[in-house]
Amino acid sequence: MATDSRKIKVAVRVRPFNDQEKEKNPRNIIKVLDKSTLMFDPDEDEDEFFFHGVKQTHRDITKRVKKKLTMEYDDVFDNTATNADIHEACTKPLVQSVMNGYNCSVFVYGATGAGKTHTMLGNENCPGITFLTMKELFREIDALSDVRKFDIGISYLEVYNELVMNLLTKSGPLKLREDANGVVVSGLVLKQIHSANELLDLLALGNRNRTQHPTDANAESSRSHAIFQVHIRMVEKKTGQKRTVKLSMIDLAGSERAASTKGLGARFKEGANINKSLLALGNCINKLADGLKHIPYRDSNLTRILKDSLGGNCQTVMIANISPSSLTYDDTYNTLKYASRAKKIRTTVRQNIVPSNVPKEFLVKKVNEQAEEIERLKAKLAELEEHRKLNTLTNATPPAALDETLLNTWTSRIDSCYASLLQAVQHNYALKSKEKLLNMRVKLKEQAEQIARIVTLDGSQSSEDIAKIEASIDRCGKQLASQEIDQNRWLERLQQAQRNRNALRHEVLQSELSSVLKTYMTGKDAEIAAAKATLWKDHVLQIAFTYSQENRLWHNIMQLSGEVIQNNYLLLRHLDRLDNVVLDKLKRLVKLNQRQRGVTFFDDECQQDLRSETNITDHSIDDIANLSDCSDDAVDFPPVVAGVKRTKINGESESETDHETSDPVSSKPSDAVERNVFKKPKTVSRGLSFKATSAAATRPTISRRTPTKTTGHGSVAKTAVATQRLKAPRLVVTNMMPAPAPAVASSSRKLGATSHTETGDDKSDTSDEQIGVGNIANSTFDIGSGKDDDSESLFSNVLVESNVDPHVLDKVLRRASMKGKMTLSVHKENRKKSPKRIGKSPRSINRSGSRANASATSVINRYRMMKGKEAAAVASSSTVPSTSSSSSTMGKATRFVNNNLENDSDRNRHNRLMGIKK
Ligand SMILES: Nc1ncnc2c1ncn2[C@@H]1O[C@H](COP(=O)(O)OP(=O)(O)OP(=O)(O)O)[C@@H](O)[C@H]1O
Repeated sequence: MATDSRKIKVAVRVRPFNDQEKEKNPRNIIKVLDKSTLMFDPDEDEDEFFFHGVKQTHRDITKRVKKKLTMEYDDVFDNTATNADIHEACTKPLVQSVMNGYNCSVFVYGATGAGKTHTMLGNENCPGITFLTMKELFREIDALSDVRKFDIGISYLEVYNELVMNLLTKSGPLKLREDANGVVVSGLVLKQIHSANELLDLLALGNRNRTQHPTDANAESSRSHAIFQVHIRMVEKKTGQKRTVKLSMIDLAGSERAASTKGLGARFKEGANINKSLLALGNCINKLADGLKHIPYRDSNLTRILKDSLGGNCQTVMIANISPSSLTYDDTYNTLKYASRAKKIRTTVRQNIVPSNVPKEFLVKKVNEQAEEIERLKAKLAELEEHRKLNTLTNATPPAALDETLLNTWTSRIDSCYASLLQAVQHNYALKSKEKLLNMRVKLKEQAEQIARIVTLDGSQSSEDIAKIEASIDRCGKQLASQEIDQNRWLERLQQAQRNRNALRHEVLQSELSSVLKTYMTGKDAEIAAAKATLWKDHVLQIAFTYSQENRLWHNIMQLSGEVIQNNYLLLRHLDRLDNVVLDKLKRLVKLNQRQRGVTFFDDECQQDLRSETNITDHSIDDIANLSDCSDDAVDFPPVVAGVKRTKINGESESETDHETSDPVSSKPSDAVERNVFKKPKTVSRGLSFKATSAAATRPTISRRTPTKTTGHGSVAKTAVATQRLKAPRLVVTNMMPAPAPAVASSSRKLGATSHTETGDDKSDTSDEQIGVGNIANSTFDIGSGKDDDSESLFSNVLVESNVDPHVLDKVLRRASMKGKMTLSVHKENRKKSPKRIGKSPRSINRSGSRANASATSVINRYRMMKGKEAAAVASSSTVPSTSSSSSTMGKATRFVNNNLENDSDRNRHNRLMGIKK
């Protein structure tokens, strides 16, 4: 930073005589010798001295000797000088110094009326140096505006009676304080300006606010020190270098002697304070001139404010205004002496460049970082350029940048749409599942009702059971009706959700993110499909469980029916009352049972006969299991189970695939009838039934078979085949009801041992197992062909002797009317292996149900026939003791019957049923 030690520039301006002075014809005490020199109190012009009319050669001794002091200053302006001349010589150079960053001060000094204000402010015809300097300043600012940025603020203060006032706001007094930057006026706010005119307006405003009072010397005497300051902040646009400078224009109050003003009272006090501050100023100037270190700036507020201008970092110009009149001889002399003293003051000036406090290391680091950033950006640019070229070569459309916000908006919409769809799907499936399960229960109950109507003895028991079944069916119907509103509501919501999804899909295809969103929606579709699959699986499991319970019930009915049938067969044969019709039915029953045994697949050819014979189909099961007909939503997704026929709500049949559409089976008229079976009934239809068709041949189905009995020579080959088929896990149904009384079993063994040795013990053992054990393999319907010794017959393992056990008969009747309580249990070793079989059991149930119908009808017919014969036999042999070992067949039968009765109650009931009278 450049520093320079310079003296204060002192200029003396001599004003012309004013009118008042001219009237008094004073002597001119100032003689301007040249531009920098004047002579104070020069000799007067050589006026000739005459004494008594004679010119004298010696001076008039009555007159004072002239000082004829020659004084030299930086600039001396005579009375012809104008303000412009003053500006050009004194302040214009200061403007350049200001622009170079130096603080500058101009203050005018002089006695009252010496022309200070005239020099500083001037008038309209002759603007003062302040105006001219400011104009020059703004001219320089405009010239440098391309390279620098300027901020300009001004302040205008006055020190009156030692009080600092703000002339621009007419406020104060303000306090002075000192900091590192020098003396600061507390609370002073700079007024920012942008042009010279603004500055002059503010200057005029301040002047109007300045304290002025007329004195003898000056009608408009300024009675205060006025300090006009321009604060300029300059910023180099290229380098960012900052400079703050201050230009001070100070118009001091008159430095006249108090006596000369002839002031009194307030004016005297003004004068005293003015002189005090000027005295302090004089002292400071003297000490500064003498080079003393301690300068008494604090003696007055004026010197405090001018401290920087006098002895600090400032280029200062002092313009001493003097009057040439001898009337102000002393004031002029004092002014000149002050000016001469001020000339000796040296100030040290330096450029006010704001130093940068940023460490060099920081700057180096910053530069390095920026260099690295430039390199990184260059590499990135090159990479992008390479991409662009590559895309141009491959004609590939550059992938659109993913707009995260847009993507999130889309995914939120899709999520919301699919959440609604999933909810609707779940409700629809649940309601549809419930509807179908209820319909299934209704059908099962109606089958039970049919059996109950058939299997009855006197009708009273049956009507009570039928009423219960009908009540249960009615409850199911009410449940179906009650959920109809819910189903319709959720169906509408499902359809709306599907429409929304389709509309959204269309929007997605039109969007700029279509490729991403299509994939996203496909995933959502898969979620819906998975949810449907889960719902469908749960539905099928419920069906399977219901059928498994039904199946177990029928097995028990069949078990007891088999025992009754066999006993009745033996009895009829014993009575020789068998006819061909009954025998054919029994044989058919046996044949049906044989087909049931073992495990076989649906496409097994041996099943074809059975299928055609029983007219059984799984088509009705398919309809029950199928849930996809609750909406047309399946159009958008692949079918969950191949081959599952879907039924629309409006009743139109629709296949999942084209292949299925061409399926002639599905287009059968009977299909529509069958679908109607599962529609919600307004009132429960009594005509519901498992209608059998021959469809569903395309789906492999596992049916359950039990092993063929191994007794009898002719069954060895069949046993081998059956054993091979039994590699699959077996489901063993156990009747948890109490086993028949041991007495019955023992009597059977006894009967076999005593009456039919050809049957062997194994047959008796088998007979033992048949009773009380629910293994369907053991609950046989093997009935002899009518020839006991026919070992080649399929019916070789016939129990020749038997009777009609009232226990067994009663159980058949009860269980057929749905009174029996059954429990399903699966052997541990089969639990993990056989669950799938549970779901496939309904076919077996249908078959067993048909057989049960046949057997029950046969039992009843045989019973009624037997009752008539027994009545006749009893009547003819009434004299034969019941305990005798008569050789007659009838007597044997009667004895066996009675021997099997445990107590009187049973015996009486048996006799009543058999028509035997005591
Ligand atoms: N150089 C000049 N040329 C013509 N007239 C002048 C000049 N200097 C001063 N005058 C006139 O003299 C009178 C007094 O001048 P001015 O008011 O400037 O004195 P001053 O020093 O400011 O007095 P005070 O200290 O009392 O304010 C004014 O009328 C002014 O016009």
